[in-house]
Parts: sequence; structure tokens; C-alpha cells
Amino acid sequence: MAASIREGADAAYNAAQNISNSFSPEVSTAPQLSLIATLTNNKLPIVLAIFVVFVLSQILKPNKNIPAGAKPLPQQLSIPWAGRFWDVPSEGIASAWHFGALHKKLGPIYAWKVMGTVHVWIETDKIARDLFVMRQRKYCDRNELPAAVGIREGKEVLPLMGFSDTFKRYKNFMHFIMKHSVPKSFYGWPASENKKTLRRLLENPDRWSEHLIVHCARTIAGVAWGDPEHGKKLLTIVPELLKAVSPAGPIINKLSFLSNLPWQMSAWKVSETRRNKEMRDAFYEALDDVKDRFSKGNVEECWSLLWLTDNKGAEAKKLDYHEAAHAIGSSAFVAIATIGGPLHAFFLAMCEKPHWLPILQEEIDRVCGDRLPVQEDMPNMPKLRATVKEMIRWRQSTPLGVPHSVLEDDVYEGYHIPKGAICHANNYLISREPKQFPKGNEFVPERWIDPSYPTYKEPLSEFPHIRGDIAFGYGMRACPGVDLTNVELFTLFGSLAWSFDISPKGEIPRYEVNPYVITMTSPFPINITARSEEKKRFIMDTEDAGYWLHDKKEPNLGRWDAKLVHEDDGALYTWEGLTTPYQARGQPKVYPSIETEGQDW
Ligand code: HEM
Repeated sequence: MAASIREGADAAYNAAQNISNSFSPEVSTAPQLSLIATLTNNKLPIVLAIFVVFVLSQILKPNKNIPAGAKPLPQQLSIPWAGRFWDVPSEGIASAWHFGALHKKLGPIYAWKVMGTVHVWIETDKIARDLFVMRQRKYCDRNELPAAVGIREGKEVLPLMGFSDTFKRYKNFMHFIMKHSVPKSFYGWPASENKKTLRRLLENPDRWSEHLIVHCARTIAGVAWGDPEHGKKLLTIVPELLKAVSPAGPIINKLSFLSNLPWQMSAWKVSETRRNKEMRDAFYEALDDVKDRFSKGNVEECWSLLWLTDNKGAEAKKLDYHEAAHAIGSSAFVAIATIGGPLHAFFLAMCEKPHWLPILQEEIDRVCGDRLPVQEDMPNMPKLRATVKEMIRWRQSTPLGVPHSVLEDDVYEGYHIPKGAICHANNYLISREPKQFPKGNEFVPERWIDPSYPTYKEPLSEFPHIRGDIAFGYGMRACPGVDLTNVELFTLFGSLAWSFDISPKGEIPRYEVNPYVITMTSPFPINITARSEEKKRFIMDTEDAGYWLHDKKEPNLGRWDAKLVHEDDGALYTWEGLTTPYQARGQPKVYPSIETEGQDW
């Protein structure tokens, strides 16, 4: 038995190694490498000698920091200091499997030193909860991101901010504005944008991915600033930031010592300065616009208005203008790619499991009749809630979560976890643990509403729901956007199923995603058709469909429209590579089975 477990594990490991070897980084590293070459060319022997001495010193150096009685975590053997970063695939799902394969050798928690920093990999929900929830005060920091200069110490990007007084004030404010907007269905924005998105989809179904991205941006801009037009600013600034914080981004994210190069030699520092300014302009302009409308008495309810009017909100008082602009802005831009992920996956799921759409449509037709589903329908629609819950599990927007950094030395189950270590919970594998999630790689919404599955829970008027789902992280750093995600996905999935029949036009790409930390299914050709003439008329009956995208040839595009263009002569808008369409590349990707008998994930 033990041998068969080991064989299964080894097969999974080898398969994952093959996968990781077959991936290549998408970002060109040539300029940075040629810079290194120039620096080292003439002094190669000296550089090599220093490197060898350094490597030996790292190998022989005793670890004096381990507290008495504690032992080091199991280690992934790799080149001291440098690690084996080149092995790690860029795409979230592929790297989740890569690290999962190492768990087979090293156990459910192991350490791996890369570029002088200890990374700790966690593969069970229990360990993640023990550390990130039970000991949350020690595990609530964020790490430095070499290409995103100053983000950890700064006041600009809430999700990536180090643990500090500023972070606490921002997060409290975030909870305050969420609490205010949930009972008001996010001021009606998801409902009104759903209808516009249906119309864009009906009119131009081949551009479905574009319509979804625009949908997410318009909706959150309405919630944040009371005007969807500000979403254009978000679509302009998000891709650059997302790339800057992803391992597949600038080479410095892998070779972190390059951060010591002077400013003039660091292309990423220059581009970060530009990006920061662009982001500040966007957030200031949007908040100023709300202030202006407020002074004229024509502003709608929105998060910014809450800060302006201090509507019983002690939290609002604690943020100055710059802080409020960035607390609102940086929380708003998170809502695009994260929600865009399951929205893209919805189309993949409906094509892969065509039996589910008619089941869902039966429930929607029965409960809603001739109208679209709304937030208030939630208790009566367990199948629609199961679709949301399963989508979040099956295709996670952040398969490897967002890392938590350790503020103090800790000992867990006898193992030393050093201060400064960067801890990663492998959310993707945690939500595929075979005993809890049979057929974990499949989209099986039935698992939440059929008593024969271990995840089934009653009453069905309440369960399933996504509150507390591990896809949203753990403890003090857990995602405050769960309720907005819930409303957006429930109502838009429901509206799509109410309106359309969906089927693939050809090959279905199972695992194609972008290579950035927030992953999205690559768009692929599908048929989207109205279910009846009556529904067609209903969908077309909206004044403004929220068209945003331009042709490249259009003259005089303003600052926030300039990047909202179809890529080339009518080709799809790919959001600067974040939603590049699927291209069949020969062998489809296959991941190791997680159903291996006795496998202990
Ligand atoms: C499918 C949708 C979403 C998923 C899967 C998701 C996932 C996550 C995860 C994994 C984290 C890190 C948690 C941790 O460190 O343990 C996070 C943080 C965060 N999310 Fe979300 N998120 C989603 C939607 C949203 C939305 C809609 C918003 C805002 C409206 C939002 C705002 C934030 C913020 C502000 C943080 C930072 C919290 C902190 O650092 O303390 N998220 N999210």
C-alpha cells in the first residue's frame, strides 16, 4: 500500500515537473540579462570566485536562529540563496500543481529559500487556519515586491500594504463601507449593469470576454464613485500593477538582488514611478468628481460619498483625502480581475458540463419568471448559489492565495518558522482535497446540494454560500470583498442563464489562463444565443448598453480611453495581455490526477 502511494505521488511529481518544464516565462528578460552580462563580462573569473565562496558559505553556515528544542522545516533542496525559481511555472494552476508535487516529497508544510528569503508552502486548510487565523497577529504582514517599489510601506494599495496603523485604518474603513452597501444591494449597480452587459453580449457575442471585463469595471466604479465612467481609469491602471506584482512580471521579481541597481538603471523603478502617478491621478480625479457633484447636490450614493459625508462613520474620519482616494480606489481595482476570473470560468463550465445549464434555467424560470434574478432571490435559489460556490472552488482567481509574511519567529508543531518568512497557502489544492472534494478537478455544482457529497449542508435556503470560503483567504488579511462578489456573481450568472443558451464552437481549453497572480480563463470561441424572441426583446430594451471599446483608428482618444481599444484591426481587446484568447498549441495541458488512492493532501 505504502509503495503504491509513493508510486502515485512520484507519478504526480514527475508529471508536474514535466508540466513546469514545458512552461516558459512570457515576459522578455533580454534587456535585464544583457545588462548583467555587460557588468560581469570583463571580470568573470572574479565574479565566479566570489559566487563560489558565497555559495559555500551559505551551505556551511549553521542556522543559529532556531530556538532550543525546535527543528527546521523540511526543506526543498535547491541552490543556496538562489533557489530554483526557474522551475516554477508562471500560470497559477500550473504552479499550484508544481508546489503540490513537492508536498508529496516533503509533507504538508515545507520551506524553500529563494534569493535569501524563506518561503513556506502550506497544503492543508488546518495548517493555514492554525497559522493565519489562530496566530493571525504573527502572520498578517505582506512581503516586499521587488518590482512594485514601495508598495509594502506605502499608503496606496490596501491588499499589498504591510501590517501597520495605516493598514488597520484602511481595512476598518473598507469593512465600514461594505457594511453600508450590502443591505442596499450595492446601490443597485450590479443589477443595472447586468442588463447592459446582456445587451452587449447579445449584440456581439464573440467579444464576450471584453464585455465581462467592462462589466466588472463599470459595476465597481458605480459602487465606488457613483459613476461607471470612472471604471475606464481602473482598466487603464490595473494591468500594469498586476504585472508588476506577479512573478511572471519584470525579471526583478525573480532576481530580487537587482533591486540594488541605481534608479537610472532600473527600468521597473522608472515605470513604477509613472504607474504610481497615473494611479494617483485616477483616484484623485474620481474622488474630486464626487466632491464636485456633491457640492452641486447631484451625487448618488456611493463609497466616496460615505467618506465625504461621514455618515455616522467614525472610520471615515480617520482617513485624509489622499488616504480615502487610495483606500477606495485600490479596493475598487481589486474587484475587476478577481470577479472577472469566475465570470470567464462560467462560460468554460457551461461548455464543459452542458447538463448543468438546463438545470439552472429550470430553477431560474421557476423562481423569477419573466424577470432577472436579484439579490433578494438568494434564499430560494440553491442551484444558482451552488453554481457560484463551485465556480469559486473550481477556478480560483488566486490559486496560491496572497502570501502572508511572518512578523515574529514562531514554532509550529516543533518546526521553526522564521520572522520574515513568506507563507503561501495553496488554496487551489486545499480546495481539491480528495476526501472532501471527490472529482476535485471537475466542475460539480451538485456537491453542494446533493446529500451524497461530503460538502452538502442544510438548510438549503442558507447553504451553500461563499462567506468564509477559503478562496477569500484567512484571518486578519482575509478578503473584505466577499459580499460584493456574491451579489455580482449570483445576479450575473443568473442573468446569463436566464437569457442565453451557451455552447462551445470547437475545442474547449480546460486549463488555459493568463500567467499573472490573479488568473483568468483565456477566452475561447463560443455560441451565445437568446433563449427566446421574448427574452431578446427584454434584453434589447435598455437605453445605454455601456459601450466602451474603441477602434485604434479613432482619433483623439482621451487619457482614460486611449487603452480601451481593440488590439488590431478589430481583433479582441485583450486588456494588455490579461485576457489573451486561447490558441490551440498542440498538446492540451493535463494535470496529475488528485484521485490517487490513499493520497494524503
Ligand atoms: C472572486 C472574487 C475574489 C477573490 C477570490 C478574492 C480573493 C482574495 C484573497 C485570497 C485575498 C487575500 C487574503 C489573505 O491574504 O489571506 C484578498 C484580499 C483582498 N481583497 Fe479580495 N477577492 C475577491 C474579490 C474582491 C472584491 C470584489 C474586492 C473589493 C471590492 C476585494 C478586495 C480585497 C481587498 C481590499 C483585499 C486585501 C485585504 C487585506 O490585505 O487585508 N476582493 N482577496
